[in-house]
Amino acid sequence: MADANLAFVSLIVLLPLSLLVFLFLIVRPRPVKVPVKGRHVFITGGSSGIGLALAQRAALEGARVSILARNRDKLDEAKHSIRLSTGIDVAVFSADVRNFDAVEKAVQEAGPIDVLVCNQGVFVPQELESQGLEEVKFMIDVNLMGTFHLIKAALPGMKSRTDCEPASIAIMSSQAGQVGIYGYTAYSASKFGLRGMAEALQQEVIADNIHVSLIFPPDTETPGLVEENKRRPQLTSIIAASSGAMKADEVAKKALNGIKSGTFFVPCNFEGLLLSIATAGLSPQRSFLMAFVEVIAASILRVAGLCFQWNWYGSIEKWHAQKK
Ligand SMILES: NC(=O)C1=CN([C@@H]2O[C@H](COP(=O)(O)OP(=O)(O)OC[C@H]3O[C@@H](n4cnc5c(N)ncnc54)[C@H](OP(=O)(O)O)[C@@H]3O)[C@@H](O)[C@H]2O)C=CC1
Ligand SMILES: CCCCCCCCCCCCCCCC(=O)[C@@H](N)CO
Repeated sequence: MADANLAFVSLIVLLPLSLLVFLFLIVRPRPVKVPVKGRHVFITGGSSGIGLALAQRAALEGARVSILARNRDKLDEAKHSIRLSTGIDVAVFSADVRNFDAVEKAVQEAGPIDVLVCNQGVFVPQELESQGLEEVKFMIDVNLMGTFHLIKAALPGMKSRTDCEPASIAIMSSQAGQVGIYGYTAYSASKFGLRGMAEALQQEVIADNIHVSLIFPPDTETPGLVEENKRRPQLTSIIAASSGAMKADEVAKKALNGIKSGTFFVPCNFEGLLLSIATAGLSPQRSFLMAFVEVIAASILRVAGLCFQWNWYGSIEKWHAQKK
């Protein structure tokens, strides 16, 4: 009897406890806090949607904010609306992220960056078979190459900052950058690409006290989504609805908290949290508690993931059957 009790206690209590202690000792990189107050936060795509909401929040938290986008009028409008709601002035830069020289010029004019938020993004969903290659290239160029341009341009200044405080490079991905979704062949490819970039980059810049965050929003109510909805395949909407929709400001809040706490994977809603745990793979994890949850939940979330695939392939089958 006593033996059985002992075996029970060691299984239920000691095993998880030793796993916790083990994870506490080994998780790398170590946890970090990235302050934004009084620091220079540079946000691309800051004239609309999630980027605009982020600029507003960063300004309210006392950051010096710069925003970059292409359209001058939209930038001025954003500057005006941020001044109206917060009383604070942000600096605006007009450039296309596809043009490295223009990006470099804007970054130099703006001055050394503490928190770089690569948020610009374009999304034109369509079946690959009917989508033109110029649209495929457009998404890869703006979402993936544009982010390379920004980081290449900002890194020298970020590395030579003098305040010794932790700095951050935050990259706006999407839940469609964690799982492939119908209609998003090019978009998902551009966003999955950002993950590989972010994982490799974190190893490269850790010695410079620069911390990478990858943000994974679900559908978010923005001017971009309104445009997207005009031509979204029905199946894209059905599958994306598995994760519901958020308001831009809610996503901005999650994103800013993730950046400030140095979190590598930043999910934005409950489904996103499950998705991040299910797709953790070999990504860095700073929190030993989250690492513990990842280890314990891995197999059951694989089952949940397979159930989602069952449901999605069911919708696809039904849609084809109706078409006939
Ligand atoms: N809304 C959603 O459902 C979701 C969005 N995301 C991601 O969040 C990010 C922001 O999305 P959202 O707020 O909806 O987008 P919006 O379309 O509302 O805004 C996009 C912003 O990016 C700027 N931008 C676009 N192309 C370029 C370019 N070539 N160079 C510089 N700036 C550019 C736009 O300004 P301008 O056109 O003047 O250049 C604008 O400021 C994107 O990366 C998107 O992929 C992720 C998941 C869901
Ligand atoms: C194992 C547990 C799984 C949990 C649920 C998974 C649900 C996945 C849904 C993915 C939705 C993707 C929306 C992309 C939105 C976007 O990026 C566009 N609007 C363009 O901006």
